[in-house]
Amino acid sequence: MLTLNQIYKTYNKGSINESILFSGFNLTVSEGQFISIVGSNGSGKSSLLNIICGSIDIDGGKILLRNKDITGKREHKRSQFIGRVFQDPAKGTCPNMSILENMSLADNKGKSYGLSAGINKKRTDYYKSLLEQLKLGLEDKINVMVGALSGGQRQALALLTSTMTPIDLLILDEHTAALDPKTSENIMELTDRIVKSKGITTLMVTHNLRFAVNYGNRILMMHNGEIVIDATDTEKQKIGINKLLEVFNEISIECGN
Ligand SMILES: Nc1ncnc2c1ncn2[C@@H]1O[C@H](COP(=O)(O)OP(=O)(O)OP(=O)(O)O)[C@@H](O)[C@H]1O
Repeated sequence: MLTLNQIYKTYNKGSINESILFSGFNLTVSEGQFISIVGSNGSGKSSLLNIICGSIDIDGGKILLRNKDITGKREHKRSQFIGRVFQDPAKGTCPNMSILENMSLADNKGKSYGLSAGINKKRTDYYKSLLEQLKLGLEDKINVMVGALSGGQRQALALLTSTMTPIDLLILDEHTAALDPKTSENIMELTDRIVKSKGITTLMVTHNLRFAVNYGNRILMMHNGEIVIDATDTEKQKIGINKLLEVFNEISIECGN
């Protein structure tokens, strides 16, 4: 459903700081796959997500999503069918708007009319029913400004808003990394529930090897712009955290981390 074909990306081309990251990078993702992506610092994980979302340009190659060539599509166009949750809880939602307004905005994504158009009683009840599923009591705070919520509550809301309209792909960019261990665990469980219940094809970058092994049905380990481990669900259970950690340590030492 997602194909990255012969991707080339060099940062600061032609300058003294030129850095070649991807040289003919390929990746094929099947419908419904939930992929964990791990790797050393600077291995290209964020760049890969940015390339898929259109946040950075590529020098060569093609990106196909559901057999459509999206290579030339701008980021805001792709955001209509690619949901994204960032590491920073402040990024995925609007702090100066209420929970209700944030949900209405997400609900009307890509539509031309204003955000208040969709907020009637029936829609509000629907948003409340979605919030109830988070089990955080946010359904009783719909008029609270999102900036006043905790990081975990904001990430839960970001997960909800990014998946409330039909999307082709969900991108999770270290979305639990800024949270305390317990909240991060809760958000990971919530993520798993949402992804499984909707069957959304998902790419999750994480530094948490346990999450990478325990969640999702495929794991990729990246190093220097290449995939060094690509394991399916059963393979990754066999490999286990210890082996992954061993490989991870080897590549991290190699790049001086
Ligand atoms: N905007 C940029 N300009 C120049 N170089 C960049 C830029 N963004 C990333 N890079 C370089 O590309 C390489 C890959 O970076 P990237 O952020 O994609 O890695 P990462 O695997 O996400 O790392 P981390 O785990 O530290 O977040 C690094 O060498 C980085 O310095």
